[in-house]
Amino acid sequence: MQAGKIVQRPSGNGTPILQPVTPSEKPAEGSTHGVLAAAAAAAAAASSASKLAEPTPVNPSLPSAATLGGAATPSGKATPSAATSATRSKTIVLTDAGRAPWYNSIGEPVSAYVVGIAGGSASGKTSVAREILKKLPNVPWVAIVSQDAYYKSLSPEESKLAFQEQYDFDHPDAFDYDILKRCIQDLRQSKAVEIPVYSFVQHQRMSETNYLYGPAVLIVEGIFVLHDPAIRDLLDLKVYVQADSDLMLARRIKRDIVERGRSVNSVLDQYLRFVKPAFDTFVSATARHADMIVPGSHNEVAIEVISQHMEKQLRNRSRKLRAEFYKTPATNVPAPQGTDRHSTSMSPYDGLGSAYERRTSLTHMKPRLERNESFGLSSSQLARGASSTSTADEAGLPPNVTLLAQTPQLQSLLTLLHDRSTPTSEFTFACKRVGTLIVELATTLLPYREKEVIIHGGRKHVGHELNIESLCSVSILRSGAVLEPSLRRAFPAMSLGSLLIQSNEEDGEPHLYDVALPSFIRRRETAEKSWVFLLDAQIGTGAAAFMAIRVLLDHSVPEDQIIFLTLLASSQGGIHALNRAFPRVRIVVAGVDPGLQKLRIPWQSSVSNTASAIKPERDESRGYDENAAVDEDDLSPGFNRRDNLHLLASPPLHSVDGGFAATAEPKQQQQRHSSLTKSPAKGSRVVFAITPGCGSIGDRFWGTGSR
Ligand SMILES: Nc1ncnc2c1ncn2[C@@H]1O[C@H](COP(=O)(O)OP(=O)(O)O)[C@@H](O)[C@H]1O
Ligand SMILES: O=c1ccn([C@@H]2O[C@H](COP(=O)(O)O)[C@@H](O)[C@H]2O)c(=O)[nH]1
Repeated sequence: MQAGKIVQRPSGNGTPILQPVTPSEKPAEGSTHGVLAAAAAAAAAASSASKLAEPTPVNPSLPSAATLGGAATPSGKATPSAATSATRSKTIVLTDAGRAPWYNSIGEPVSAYVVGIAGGSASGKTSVAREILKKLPNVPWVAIVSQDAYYKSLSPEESKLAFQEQYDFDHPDAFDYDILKRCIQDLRQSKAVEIPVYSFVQHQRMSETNYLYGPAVLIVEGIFVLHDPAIRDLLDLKVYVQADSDLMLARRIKRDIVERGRSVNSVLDQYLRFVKPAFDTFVSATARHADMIVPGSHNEVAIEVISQHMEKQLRNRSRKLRAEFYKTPATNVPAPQGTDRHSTSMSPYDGLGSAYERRTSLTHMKPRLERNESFGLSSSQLARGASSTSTADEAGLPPNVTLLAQTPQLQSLLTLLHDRSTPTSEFTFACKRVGTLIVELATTLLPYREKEVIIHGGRKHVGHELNIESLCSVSILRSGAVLEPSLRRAFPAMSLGSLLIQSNEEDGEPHLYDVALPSFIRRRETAEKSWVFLLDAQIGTGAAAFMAIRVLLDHSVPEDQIIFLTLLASSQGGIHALNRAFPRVRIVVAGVDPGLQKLRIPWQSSVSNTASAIKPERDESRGYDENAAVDEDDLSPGFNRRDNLHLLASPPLHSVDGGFAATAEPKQQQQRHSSLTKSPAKGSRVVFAITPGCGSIGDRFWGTGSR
């Protein structure tokens, strides 16, 4: 991306004007004039430092600055207030709305938008970053990462020098560009990362780190963000903040005394010895790499221009995947590429490859198998019962899907689920029984190893045991949680995670609102060795499943260690798109229904009366189905979403360094929310439903909705 080079300067009457600059033009060098006056003012400020409140976050939806970062033991020279704030991380995450799909229809991530903001110390980089963030009302997940977190670790000798203000923190070599580069690369590719926490009081990286996942926009700020060519290459937009040296010094004295536990003398010593020379030699020289030069004060117009540009870029990257999955006919699904169908002896792909190829070629020529009217299965499949091994193939499902043997016992339970007159208690009971069958089958897909035990009589016996380091479940909230009781019976101590994914009212696209994963999934080294049971009640268009799988892959859970457990799938739906994108994810499903229907429902209707208010939308390729019931995922209440969040999981939508905290929705966020939810077709919204389907399984399970 090439943004026009723009510099903002005050015009004669003080009004900022925008004018182009040539790449070679350097920002005006700041003078040291006024330094002493500033120092005097700072000394006065220092005396009242303890009375100063924490800086107010620019965006009221941001966490208070004091809540950011980890606490570290302050050094002796810090005042109590300075000590606390000096350890604060400048890493900020804003998550007040759902994240739209950040990947394409074959599951590959689309790059996050990365902005680099460089400039002298106290020029206003962080403030500019926060102002940009504030101006992006339609960009839900934005993170600011400070380069300070990537100072090199100091040896004991260097640390001693640092405490005597004899260590040069302003030389380009003071930073570890490699780990900063890896972090930006990972966040660009939507991977979860751990951000180091730096203490300006201890002049040291702390042992704790901050988990960060999912920003659609990443702002990296720091004095040398534009210094390293490899880092510059990762930036979509390069900004340099320019301020006069005396202004920077005055701000720095004030800030370092209040926030970084410093005295006036120590700030001045360091400034004259290192900060100013390094600024003049190295930092200011990086301005030539910037796409935009922004003044360090009175910069509202420049910030407006940057945020508008970013919004445009982000609009160009947005995806409409649910409609795409819905349109993809099942028979057009190519055989999955790169699927190692014989990778392990326990692989569910074993023996399925040829059957799949047979099906995909046959379905082009032949009409579908005669189906049981309700469940999309042939009478021969029903009769074959427990001996059936290839029902998934015959039911029109791809090879990574294992369909439970369609025994009369299972059929009777599925009939209870399909029957809209089934009372809640029986529905819940049947769900749990089917869930148990699904969990037991899914468990056979895990790897086992031989285990020798001594049996009665003292003889040795070789049996089996699970051969995995860690296993957890992740429910797609809220309907995925209907499978948790069944899972608990088999694995009472299992860690349960969740992903809150809701359909957007306007276009039915899934949006990610909350990520609550077990700690061993949040850490890459352990995630790589973990297995995950991903739970959802149904797979219709597959859009929510798609998003959830992408989240796990972004956390480095290997694709073939994800097993998706679900009660019902549409054989026409996104199950094929899922297979195409993620052929190694195994899907275990109890029942399969033939249809998938696009519907329009009144968008102000509550969950409890939505199903009865459904009107099928005319769809050229598939026609009407008056009996269509709404897929649980898609029934996620639009207008009532926030009410339901309170019922369900975290009533979020506020993340502090990866930890999610419940907050009341600030006014500004409400405005954001309403700007996000304006519907083109006022009064109704589009949903996709499995037909004939079981209705809203979550609502029926918990007795909160209609049948
Ligand atoms: N436009 C501005 N107007 C007034 N004060 C500002 C402005 N930008 C920054 N400041 C103040 O200057 C100090 C340093 O700003 P900061 O954004 O932290 O600088 P940097 O990140 O470049 O070190 C802070 O105390 C901040 O409140
Ligand atoms: O331990 C440390 C590390 C850094 N510094 C000074 O911080 C600034 C960079 O941070 P900004 O937020 O961009 O101002 C740099 O000039 C270092 O001199 C420090 O004092 N102690």
